[in-house]
Amino acid sequence: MLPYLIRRTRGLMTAAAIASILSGLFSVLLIAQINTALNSDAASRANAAWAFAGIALALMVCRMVSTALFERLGQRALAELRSFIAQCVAVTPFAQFERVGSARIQSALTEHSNNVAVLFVSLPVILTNTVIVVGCLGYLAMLSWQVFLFALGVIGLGAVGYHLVHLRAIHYLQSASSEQDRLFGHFRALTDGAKELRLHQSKSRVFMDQILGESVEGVRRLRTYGMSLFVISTSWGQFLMYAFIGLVLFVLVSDGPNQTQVMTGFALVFVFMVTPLEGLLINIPRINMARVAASRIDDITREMPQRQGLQEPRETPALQRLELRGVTHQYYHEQSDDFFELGPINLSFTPGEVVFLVGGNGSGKTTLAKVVVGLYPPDGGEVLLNGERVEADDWDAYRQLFSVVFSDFHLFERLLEAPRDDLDEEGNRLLAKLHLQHKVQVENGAFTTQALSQGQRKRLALVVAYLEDRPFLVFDEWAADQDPLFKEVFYTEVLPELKRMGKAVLVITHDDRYFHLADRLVRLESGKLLAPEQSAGAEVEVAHSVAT
Ligand SMILES: Nc1ncnc2c1ncn2[C@@H]1O[C@H](COP(=O)(O)OP(=O)(O)OP(=O)(O)O)[C@@H](O)[C@H]1O
Repeated sequence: MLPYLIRRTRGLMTAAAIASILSGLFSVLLIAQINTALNSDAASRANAAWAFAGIALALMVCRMVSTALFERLGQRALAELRSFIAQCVAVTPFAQFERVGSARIQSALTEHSNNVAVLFVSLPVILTNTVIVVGCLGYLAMLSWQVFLFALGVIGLGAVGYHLVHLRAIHYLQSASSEQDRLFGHFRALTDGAKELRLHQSKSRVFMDQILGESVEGVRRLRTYGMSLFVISTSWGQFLMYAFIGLVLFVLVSDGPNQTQVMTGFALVFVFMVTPLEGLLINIPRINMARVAASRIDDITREMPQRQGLQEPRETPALQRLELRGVTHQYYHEQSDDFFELGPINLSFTPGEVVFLVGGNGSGKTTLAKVVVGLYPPDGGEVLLNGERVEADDWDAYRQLFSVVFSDFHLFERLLEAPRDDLDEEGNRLLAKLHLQHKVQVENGAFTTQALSQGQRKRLALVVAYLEDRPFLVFDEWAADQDPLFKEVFYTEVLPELKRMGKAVLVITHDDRYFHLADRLVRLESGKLLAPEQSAGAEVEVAHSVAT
């Protein structure tokens, strides 16, 4: 992920890095200039003053440029990351999307992306300070090569300790990131389950204390361990630095003719070096945080196809016949280590036909609908569109045949279907047909409100499906939330109208009062389609039990 970001921002990154390195160089020049001024006579001091002013000015400009550019880079990186992850999510096959899980995706889009962006705020500090420290060491080497070698030894010792502690710290930070992905799932439960939590005090307590609480605590504990280790390594680095300064000033510098001059030079360089060194020690952990976050994003995006952008829309052929031949789909349940198997399914649909799909809870109706509309390409068997097998590359185009109102449907703020001139007019006509004209309107391609009851929102979803004007419509228990009046409107007006319009319609339903209105009724039981005569028999049984 980091190499990708660096590649995408190469130009800006190079400019920002050059500005940072220059500001480091000017800082070192400045200190050399101060030291020269301290040891020069009054005559040469005038020239030194001009040089000093020039360097100070250049330093200010470089710092300003580098900080501004890196700030820009940070925002750009954040935007790039979010678009990249969102693009991956948008093109991921639905089954794969379900496996990755929305909590991990949310976490990647928010916290992990922010942590990666922080890297760009730390980079100028790290680059500038590295140049200052290296420059100061070079200056030290000019003042005394023995002190320079000694400094290298101390830095080596510090680096080994620092590195060992860092490895451990990163381990904790990675564990904290995994726990945080789970925490985002719990945050979702906190908002989605708001009603249930308020109704059950004990459930709420267990959730808050044991599930959410422990996860929050887990992230806190692991992050604290990780960051404490960073603090320990930073303090160790600072201690070594002061020990080094002490040893050089009080032990190594021998009595000599110009000892005061040498001591002043050392003291100046050391004092000047302390802040950049501290800056380095503080900012290096941020790089590690960013690396951990980037590797989490990598893990998530690797589970998804990394195609850039949605496919160009292909022409979808007119629907003449759709056939499922020996189609199967399997869900694996990790916790119980078992499978739910749908199929083999043999089923066909033609335009102008209304098919009812019925069956008990968990029999696989929604799963079959997802297979029919191409959200789950079949694990086995084949789907034939107008007699031609749908191949791997065809699924995107194939899915464009369908408008679906799932039982857990989502209504987008705007009506996102292809712009049509009469969108508002047609939308309002349909709203009136569904008796919603006094509650909501379509204005500028969007519903004026979505603050409606679940049944009313489902009617809006029906309006959207109508407006999409696709050849195949699927309704997953659409009528379940509707009052008797609208059930009646749905089964006796909407479905016949869709039939007259030549649409193929698949209706998942439990409303046995209306079963007789189907052109064909198919029944699922434990993932298998019952033979038509068994199905018909079952209907007689249902009718009988209703009658008695
Ligand atoms: N995303 C999923 N991951 C794993 N298993 C799933 C998933 N969705 C459904 N299942 C399993 O598949 C089986 C069929 O579920 P499905 O939702 O298709 O049934 P259904 O007939 O539509 O039920 P209902 O009438 O209750 O809506 C269930 O037993 C369930 O355990």
